Formats: sequence, structure tokens, C-alpha cells
Amino acid sequence: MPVEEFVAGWISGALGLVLGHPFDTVKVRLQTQSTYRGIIDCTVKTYRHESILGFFKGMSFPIASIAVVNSVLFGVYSNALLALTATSHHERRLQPPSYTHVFIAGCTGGFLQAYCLAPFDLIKVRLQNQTEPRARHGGPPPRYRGPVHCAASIFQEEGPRGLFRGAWALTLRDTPTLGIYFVSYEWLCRQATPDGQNPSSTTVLVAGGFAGITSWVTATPLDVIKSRMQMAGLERREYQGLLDCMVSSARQEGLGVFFRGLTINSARAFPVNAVTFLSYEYLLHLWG
Ligand SMILES: C[N+](C)(C)CCCC[C@H](N)C(=O)O
Repeated sequence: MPVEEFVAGWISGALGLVLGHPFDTVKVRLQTQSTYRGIIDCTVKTYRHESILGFFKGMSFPIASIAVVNSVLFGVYSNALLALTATSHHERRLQPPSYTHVFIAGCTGGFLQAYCLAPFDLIKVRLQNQTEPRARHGGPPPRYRGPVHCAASIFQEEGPRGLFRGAWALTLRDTPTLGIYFVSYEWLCRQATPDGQNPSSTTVLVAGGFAGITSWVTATPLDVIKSRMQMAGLERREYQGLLDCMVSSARQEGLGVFFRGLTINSARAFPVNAVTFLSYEYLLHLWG
């Protein structure tokens, strides 16, 4: 089983992650708290209240976990494609796989990475939603002191299954949308590249960026539900399940609720995924 894809997936994921984390914090807050009027309001308030550091809350865990998550995504994707088409990464330019195979391999990668991602994502969302400034004396201390304390508290208060809160919504969000992700990337690359040649860096950047946007646009409704289910344990507001969360959110806030965070998700997705795909392709080329 080729391992380069796993390592390339890890490094490229980490680069994308740091770049996109401030956008991600604003998104999570807009999706789960109703005190902000929009992206600008949330950004200004976060900056005033918590300084630039506020945007990087909850990042250490994703950085550690991206090693697992993105390498599972890219590694499983590439190896699934190898199993389906019997072509390695380097042969794929000459013998391009069919879009159906790309989609199936993408969904398989998406499904498996969702399970690795679930507990890390939960901790990230809980930490991002703490709006207390980091160093304030006298005020009430934040609920969680850091990622490890957060994980331990969830474990104690909500049980081991608590760590997988929202995991179903996450799996449903990621399985088809990561299929879409790789299909869009492949399609855009092929449109801009003569047969049999490697796509240029610009093509990879643009195709990666748009693949990120397409995938996030289709993922946003379930992303909202996922974030809400993850916060539910903390807010002592129980949902019966995914459907209940969907119905009660829509009843209370209208259908627009499913598109919360769409703009910011898309703005984040372009640079993050452009960098992810460029570094992934570059590393595989380097080691090839
Ligand atoms: C499938 N879905 C759109 C949810 C995620 C796509 C993940 C791609 C990249 N790691 C990123 O964070 O943008």
C-alpha cells in the first residue's frame, strides 16, 4: 500500500488548516450563537474582546489530529482508487479513472475520515464557542481550560459516547461531499489540462479552491446540524436525534438556518483547499 499519499495528505492538510482556522472560528460562532449580526460583526467583536488569539482558539487539537484525518482521507482515497482502477497516482494522468470511480473512492475516504475526525471536531467546536478572553483576571474562568481538559470533562459528564456527539451528522455530511470534492477537483483539472499532461500549479490551485467551495456548499446544511448537536450536550438542550435537530432548528429559525456560515465556509474553502491540493500534488511529485 503506497504510504506517500498518507504523508502528503497530512502535511498538505496542516498547511490548509492554519490558513483557514480564523474563518472557521467565525463560522462556528455564527452557526451556534445568535448574538452576532453577521461575519463582520462577529469578526470585530471577537477581535475587540479576545484579540487576534480569539480566532485561533481550538486550533491545537485539529493540528494534532490532521495527521490522522487528512492522511486517512487522501491515503484511503488514493488506495481505493488503486484498488478500483489498478492505476497508481503517477499513472493516473495517462489513464484517467472514471468519475464514478473517483466518486466512490472519495466517499470511502470521506466515510473513514469522519470517524477519526468526530471527537477532535467536537472538542474544536466546544473550544471555539468559548467567548471569554484568554487572560482575564477576576472574570468567570472559561468552562474548558484546554483541549485535554475539554476531552476529560466531556468524558466524565457525558460519558464515552459523549465524545462522539454529532458523529452521525458528521459522517452524513462528509461521505457524499468528499466524493463531490474529488470529482470536482478531477473534472476541473481535466478541463484545463491537455490529455496525458500534468496540470499546472495554477490549475491545481484553482481546481483545489473550487473543489473546496463545491464540497462545502453541499455540506453546509448538515454542517449546521452537526455543530448544533455537538453543542447540545453542553447547553443541556437535548435533541432526540438528527431529524429532531433539523426540524426544531427550522421551526424556530426558518429554513435560512441551513445556510448559516455558507459565505464564510466558501471564503475559507478556496485558500484552504487550493493550498491543500497544491502541496499534496507537489509532495507526491517530489517523492515520485
Ligand atoms: C466535506 N467537507 C466539505 C465537509 C469537508 C472538506 C474538507 C476539506 C478540507 N480539509 C477543508 O477543511 O476545507
